[in-house]
Amino acid sequence: MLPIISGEQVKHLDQQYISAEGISSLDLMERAANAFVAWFTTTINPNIKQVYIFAGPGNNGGDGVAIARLLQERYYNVHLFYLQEVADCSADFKANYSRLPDKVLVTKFNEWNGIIAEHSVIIDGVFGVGINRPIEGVFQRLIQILNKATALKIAIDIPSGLPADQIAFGTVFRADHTVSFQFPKLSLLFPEHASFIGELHIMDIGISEETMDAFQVGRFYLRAKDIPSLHRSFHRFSHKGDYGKVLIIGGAKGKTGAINLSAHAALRTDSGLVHLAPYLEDPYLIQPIISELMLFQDDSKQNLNNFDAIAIGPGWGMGVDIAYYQSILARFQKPIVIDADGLNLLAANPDLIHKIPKNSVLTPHLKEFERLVGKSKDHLERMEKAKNFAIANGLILVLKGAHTLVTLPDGRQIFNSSGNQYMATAGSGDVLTGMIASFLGQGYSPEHAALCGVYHHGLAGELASKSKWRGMIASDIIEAIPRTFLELGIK
Ligand SMILES: NC(=O)C1=CN([C@@H]2O[C@H](COP(=O)(O)OP(=O)(O)OC[C@H]3O[C@@H](n4cnc5c(N)ncnc54)[C@H](OP(=O)(O)O)[C@@H]3O)[C@@H](O)[C@H]2O)[C@@H](O)CC1
Ligand SMILES: Nc1ncnc2c1ncn2[C@@H]1O[C@H](COP(=O)(O)OP(=O)(O)O)[C@@H](O)[C@H]1O
Ligand SMILES: [K+]
Repeated sequence: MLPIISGEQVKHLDQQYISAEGISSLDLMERAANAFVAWFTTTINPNIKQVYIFAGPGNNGGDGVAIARLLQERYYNVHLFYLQEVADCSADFKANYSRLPDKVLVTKFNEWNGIIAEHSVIIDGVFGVGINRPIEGVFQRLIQILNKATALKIAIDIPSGLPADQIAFGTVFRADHTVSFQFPKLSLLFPEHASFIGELHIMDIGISEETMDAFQVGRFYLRAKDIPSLHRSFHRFSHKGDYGKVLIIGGAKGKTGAINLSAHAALRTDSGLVHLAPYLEDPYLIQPIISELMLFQDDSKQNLNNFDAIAIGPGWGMGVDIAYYQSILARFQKPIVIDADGLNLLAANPDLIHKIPKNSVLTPHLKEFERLVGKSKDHLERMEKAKNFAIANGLILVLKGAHTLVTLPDGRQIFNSSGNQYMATAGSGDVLTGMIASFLGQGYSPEHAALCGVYHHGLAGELASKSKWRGMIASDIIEAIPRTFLELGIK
């Protein structure tokens, strides 16, 4: 998994990598600029009239100057603005400045008339991870002007003004796209910053995970390439039993749809056998959504140990008898998945938390998490609370949202990269619950079940949204689950 190192560590990363690989910092800047231009030329409408690039005094500005040259070489009309006397800029900025072709129009910012032509693009290379104080004066004026412009706005590495690891303070560039190098800076993953970042793109510039691992940050970014090695392999002689027997408990009157979604998702994730236990006097009154599902009448005395995995909570309601909840925890000693009202009931009965089998997977969204541990002033504090909760209780916490955060009982925190906004639809969390339970039932470790569940779920959302777009519903995510295995090359 890709480590997410701090802005401060980036400087050392450069030095470490540069000395280990025998390349110069200028070479690394050239790679970054090339990666940006490769993204730009394949993503941005080529019919733009003008590219405006704004370059600050440090290496983020240096990237901007290198990008100006590379775009001009690809026949774009480029107008570069610099903010500080070139003599006072970083060494790599100066080196790139001296390589600028004549065809790039260059203007000092305070001599600019402030006009931005229609159908143009703004590239922000004012500050990167080296920002160390709030933006003022000429820099603030510039960002304010750019934020008012209607042109498409792209940030190099990080929107200027956004600190790499903290919550934003003061003026920040509002990008439509952020093209970040090598790994996402931590602050690019915070919900508070959505309106500054726009769409996030991570471009590899060839620094190895081993080089980054040396920093031991304990925070990681989960990508497609991490997933295949987490999967179990099955063979031609595998039988239904190998794929696991899963039970989904929840679904009070009027809310049985939730367990149906979880159970259907578990089947599509390859579970061998899936049972539903609705919280109804007579569970046989409901009809499972698909005929492959089976009903199970649970009471506090049934033996649950025939199941390989259990998930509790979707649609359960708050009227559940706590003695029954306790009986589930007493009758099944393997890690379980707890979602929705299973979590809300824990928040209302905190003593139950100590009875949950270790390494169980809890999947709260932000509100459910708040009910469990109280309010957080921002995502940084929330991350800290997630870490404390997971360590103190020996549980895996899947904090759902954009860039779902998985916190392991040893405190490691992993941000998911898959998924999109179209997944914010009723029942998509129930789908995730069923997927994680399915992997658990197939014999995956709880850690691998949580990571595979989260990644495949996000990817299924991406695939389904290609045809359903804003109209996507949770069942579409379920139908796309099989394609996620194909996409990732998993047999
Ligand atoms: N590592 C990598 O993977 C790669 C990194 N690369 C790139 O390097 C970027 C980091 O560059 P960086 O370290 O030079 O910092 P950067 O953000 O340009 O700013 C520092 C300058 O700004 C100044 N300054 C700060 N705050 C200020 C304020 N509020 N108001 C005014 N001035 C302020 C500060 O001045 P000082 O504090 O000395 O007064 C200094 O001059 C990184 O984001 C990426 O784009 C790629 O090229 C290659 C691969
Ligand atoms: N903007 C987003 N980007 C990526 N994933 C998202 C986004 N919004 C929601 N999701 C995912 O959709 C699911 C929603 O779950 P949840 O809030 O429990 O919904 P519900 O209760 O309706 O099932 C979570 O897995 C979450 O990570
Ligand atoms: K920037």
